[in-house]
Amino acid sequence: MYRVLPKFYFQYSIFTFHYLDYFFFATFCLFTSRISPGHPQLTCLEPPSIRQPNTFFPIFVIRIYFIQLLLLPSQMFKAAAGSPFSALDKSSKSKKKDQKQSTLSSFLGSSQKSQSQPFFSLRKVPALRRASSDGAALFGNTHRKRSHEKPTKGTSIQNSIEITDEESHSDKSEDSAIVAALKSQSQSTRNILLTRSFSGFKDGRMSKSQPVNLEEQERKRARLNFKHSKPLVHHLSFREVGRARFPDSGVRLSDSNAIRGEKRVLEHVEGKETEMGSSGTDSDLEITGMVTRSVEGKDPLQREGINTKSTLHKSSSSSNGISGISSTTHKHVHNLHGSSHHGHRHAHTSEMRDGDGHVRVSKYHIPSSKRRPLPWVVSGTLGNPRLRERSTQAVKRESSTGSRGLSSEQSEVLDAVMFGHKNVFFTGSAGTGKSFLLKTMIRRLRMRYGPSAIGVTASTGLAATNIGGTTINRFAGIGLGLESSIRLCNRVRKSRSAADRWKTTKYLVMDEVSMIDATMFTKLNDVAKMVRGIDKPFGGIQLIITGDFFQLPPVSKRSGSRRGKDADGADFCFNCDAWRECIDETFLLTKVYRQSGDLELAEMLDSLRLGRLPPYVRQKFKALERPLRYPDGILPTELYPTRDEVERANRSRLNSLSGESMTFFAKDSYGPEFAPGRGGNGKHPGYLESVLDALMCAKVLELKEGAQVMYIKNDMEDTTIVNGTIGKIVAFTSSDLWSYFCLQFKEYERLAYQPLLTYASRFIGNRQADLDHTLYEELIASNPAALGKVTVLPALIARAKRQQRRDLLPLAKFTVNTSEGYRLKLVEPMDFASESNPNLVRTQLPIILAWALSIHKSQGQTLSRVKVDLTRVFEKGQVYVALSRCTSTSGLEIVNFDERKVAVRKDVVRFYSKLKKNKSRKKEQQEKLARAK
Ligand SMILES: Nc1ncnc2c1ncn2[C@@H]1O[C@H](COP(=O)(O)OP(=O)(O)OP(=O)(O)O)[C@@H](O)[C@H]1O
Repeated sequence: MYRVLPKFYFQYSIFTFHYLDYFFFATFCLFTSRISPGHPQLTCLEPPSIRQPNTFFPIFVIRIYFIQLLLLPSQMFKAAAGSPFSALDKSSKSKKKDQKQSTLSSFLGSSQKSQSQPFFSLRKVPALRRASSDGAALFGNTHRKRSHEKPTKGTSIQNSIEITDEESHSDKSEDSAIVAALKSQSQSTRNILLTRSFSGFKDGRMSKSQPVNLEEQERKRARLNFKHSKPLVHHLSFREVGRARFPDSGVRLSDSNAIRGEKRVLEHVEGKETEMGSSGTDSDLEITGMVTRSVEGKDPLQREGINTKSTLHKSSSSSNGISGISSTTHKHVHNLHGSSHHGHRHAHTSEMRDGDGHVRVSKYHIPSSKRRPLPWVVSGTLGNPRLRERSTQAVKRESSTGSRGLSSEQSEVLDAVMFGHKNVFFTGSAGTGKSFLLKTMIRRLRMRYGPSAIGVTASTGLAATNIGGTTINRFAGIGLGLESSIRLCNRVRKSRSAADRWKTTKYLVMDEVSMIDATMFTKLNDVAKMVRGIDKPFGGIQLIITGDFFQLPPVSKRSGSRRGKDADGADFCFNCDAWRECIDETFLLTKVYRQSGDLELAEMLDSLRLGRLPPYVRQKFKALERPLRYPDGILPTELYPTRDEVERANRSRLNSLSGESMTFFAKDSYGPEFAPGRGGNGKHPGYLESVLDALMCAKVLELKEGAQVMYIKNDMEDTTIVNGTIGKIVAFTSSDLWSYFCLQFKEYERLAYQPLLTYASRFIGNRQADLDHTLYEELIASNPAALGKVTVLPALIARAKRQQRRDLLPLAKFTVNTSEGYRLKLVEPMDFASESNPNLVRTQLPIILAWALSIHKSQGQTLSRVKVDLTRVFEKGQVYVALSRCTSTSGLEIVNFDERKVAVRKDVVRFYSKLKKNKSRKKEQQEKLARAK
């Protein structure tokens, strides 16, 4: 009250004074019959031509009253602002301002602290949109005056920004950055503001012919009173990024599809984060800056300042004049706007150069209408914490493994693919990061050429999903590939999608190539040449092939086929002519990552791989035949050579669980070509069944609460739970009840309140079930958090009672890589199509029991606790694959280790010894060259 009353009193006096003023003035006019507008505000409203004394007086008085009424609020405000009591009013504001000033001072550096200039924050900044290539600040001309943005006094502001020292920003950090940017060039910004306000130049360009009277403008500026404020956030949507072209680096983004666009931009950023540093060109730095900045949609300094690690390495000079900001920011700003000494970095023109003038970014156009925030931010103060976390992890990893997160060996392969444009095959023992490197390459290639130019394939479905691809048979459109090359080619030509795939593919990735036989490889080469009509290896497609021939052999061998086997019984593709024709360079990776924490195990596995087991190594393996107990009660994954053993192990574990079991039967569907009488079923009894049985999903799936399961599908929308994610069944519930539960509880609350759902689910199809109070109390005791929202329980139970038992689905708690560590997911049926014939479909829950896995399914996985039963090993390479999944001996338990079952193929040994020799020869030559230099 003590603030408001004096203000009102003062305002009232002003009001009275004005009216007396006008009364005397009007009387004077009446008697003199001459009107001379005495109030400055009337100047523009009252043309001097109106000078008719007889009619003028009443009109004049009415007008004055009317105008006074209109102007009253702003006058009151002004009066209050100028009143001696306004200091009281502003006390809290000034506190804030002081606080802000101190923040800014620290932000701007100590040199700025002593200055007593007011600090400016930016209002109505949507008008500020871009910077010219020569660094002069330009302001957008599309900003329209809004009704609530009226100035109080006779200024005609059409398009303007305001700089004011008032407080009202919500995001202080952002504000600080903006202010700092403006501070560094406040003079020019002020000029622009004032020139725009009072000289009305066009297209937002500062009119150099207009003299700028700073003092006058400063005074007038103080009169402006914009209520509206917006922070300087330039959001660049994926569509806009899609238009950015980076010709010097070859990066071209052209996707305009909403969802895919976002994902791709994300990939670009990730890719750049890993690639930037080691290539060491400013071009990379430039592009990353652009993309990251675009994605983040945050103010420029923050966006660039928080940029990735390689920016840190490259930091050096500063030219933007902003002191106190890390050198990272400086360098980056400099690189983006080499010639600019201004802080605005939204490029409108078609050229932007780095500090050395190397990089040109063309057509970086940002239409204002499309500015909107992206839902995710890669780094910085805003944004998805998961991505931020990932980014931090990337930085950590980089510091230990090199600037791109890759070892020098891995980088060499990457360079051969990206810059050498060679068909490469890279190999190495298990855990040397072949798949890791492949994923990095895929990401970078997709970033450069778009997803459709990269064919991502593997020999098996599981290996393919591991790298986000498909099987080579499916990609090629050749089914099982049993026909001749010409027939297969005709088959491909008939399928438009398959033919298009072959034609649009620039790079073909093949993982786990050890399982592709020579015959298949030759056929693929022929089909590619014929379909593309180019007589070059694979019709000119660049090949990226990886795998380890010491691991599992081609499928043809396993299925008992006698086609094309060599004397040793295997049909490895490295033996065929097509291989020699296609592969330009072969790389051998030697650094093992998987067992990097247990070098002893890494050495043992090396001997095992080559089939050379000296007695001391044999003893070490024998010593691992002991039962392991884990204090946390989490059991190891069991690996068996055969499917029967896997099923048996899982069943016995399931039987040991108490509780009701639920059985889910798969639903199979066949295409019309398999209708009885049209071949298919009739010709091969049991053929369809056997094809579907080869799918990952089970025909009959029995589950219980507490069962350990593995998710076996990749969901495009949900990237936390992927193929291979392990979880536990916590309840059987209906999708209706689950949806209701999800409505009641937010994502982060669901884990804590899940017992309520489990409890309520007992009432599904069991209306007579009694409320078991002891069980309920146990539930609450075990999870006190549930007490808070226990009122939801009756509604859950009432809803559950309306559901049928046939609606029940498993609810699993999956172990995921987020801060919570777990995620609940209701597992719903999905379609599994056969690789050889997509019209053969089995619909089943995408989970399998996962206490035990077959060794074949485990290939490519990294596991921390493994129990391997080697009793029924039937294949060369199987022992090595099984034992090499584990990261350390402390988590490895072996059952029935038999050294006689450890065998390798001679041609594989020859192939690798040749590779090793070549590698050491190459190394010697490089060393000689280095010494000579
Ligand atoms: N450069 C790297 N930096 C950090 N970790 C890496 C790197 N390369 C590989 N790894 C890690 O090593 C482990 C094994 O990698 P990966 O699965 O790619 O090996 P692989 O050679 O494909 O194995 P396999 O032959 O058994 O399929 C993974 O956990 C992976 O994250």
